[in-house]
Amino acid sequence: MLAVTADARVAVRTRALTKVFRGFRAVDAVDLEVREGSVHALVGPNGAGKTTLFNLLTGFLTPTSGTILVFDEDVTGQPPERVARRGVARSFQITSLFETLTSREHVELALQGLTSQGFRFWRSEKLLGRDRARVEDLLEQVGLLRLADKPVGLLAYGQKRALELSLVLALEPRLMLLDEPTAGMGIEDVDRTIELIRRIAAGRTVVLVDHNMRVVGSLADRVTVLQQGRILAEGPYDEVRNDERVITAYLGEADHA
Ligand SMILES: Nc1ncnc2c1ncn2[C@@H]1O[C@H](COP(=O)(O)OP(=O)(O)OP(=O)(O)O)[C@@H](O)[C@H]1O
Repeated sequence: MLAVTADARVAVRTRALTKVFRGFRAVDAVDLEVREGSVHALVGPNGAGKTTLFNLLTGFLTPTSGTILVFDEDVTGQPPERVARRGVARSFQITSLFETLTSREHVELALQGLTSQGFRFWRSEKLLGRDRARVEDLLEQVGLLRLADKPVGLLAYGQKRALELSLVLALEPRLMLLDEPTAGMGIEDVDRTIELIRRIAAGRTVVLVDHNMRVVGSLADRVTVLQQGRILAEGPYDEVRNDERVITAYLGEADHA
């Protein structure tokens, strides 16, 4: 995390961003500002519109109206691959790994996907050596180097989620969007993942959705609370969590659980 100053550059800015599904406003006139170098959390009760907002920011959904600027460039309506070229990478809520491939093979595939040629059959030894070092560096960063050659199906759940983070990192993103990176984890894995995200967030901007308030409180410089598609509150974690409206929104969710 970098120190965030008032004049920090803006990584993401949305204006009146709206997504309507058959008359239902899942994201409703959202003005979001994510400062460059910050970790910015999106929280809110189930169905608040967090994932829809993620999908809009990354081009997986087209907004009904409003605009999205990423690093000062208007990416509104652009497809995911164009948004990705602006240095944006995301993780998904659901794990999407191949059980029979190893971690090493996953990272190799992610790196190959980065080159314009896609898969390359003829490669110099020097290039192969450099790629191997990069693969191992990525696996080391997420603590999986010693398990590099194990089929993913044999890894523990927390290790699979760490591998997914390495696949996001392989894209060398300036902006990383992490959708519930600790979902389904036990306390130890959550703590490890907090440390991991802290490390990989250095020098980048991170937008994070997580229901675990310990994760949000440990990592986020700023928090935006969504409710019914709208921004309910925004600010540093300690301010937001004591906000009466936020407490009421969460209590309301507990009532309906
Ligand atoms: N493709 C879709 N078609 C119709 N409605 C949708 C679609 N995607 C999401 N919604 C609705 O939009 C609302 C917001 O959903 P979204 O998944 O963005 O919420 P969320 O805040 O991410 O929730 P959760 O915390 O449960 O993941 C929900 O009411 C959902 O049912």
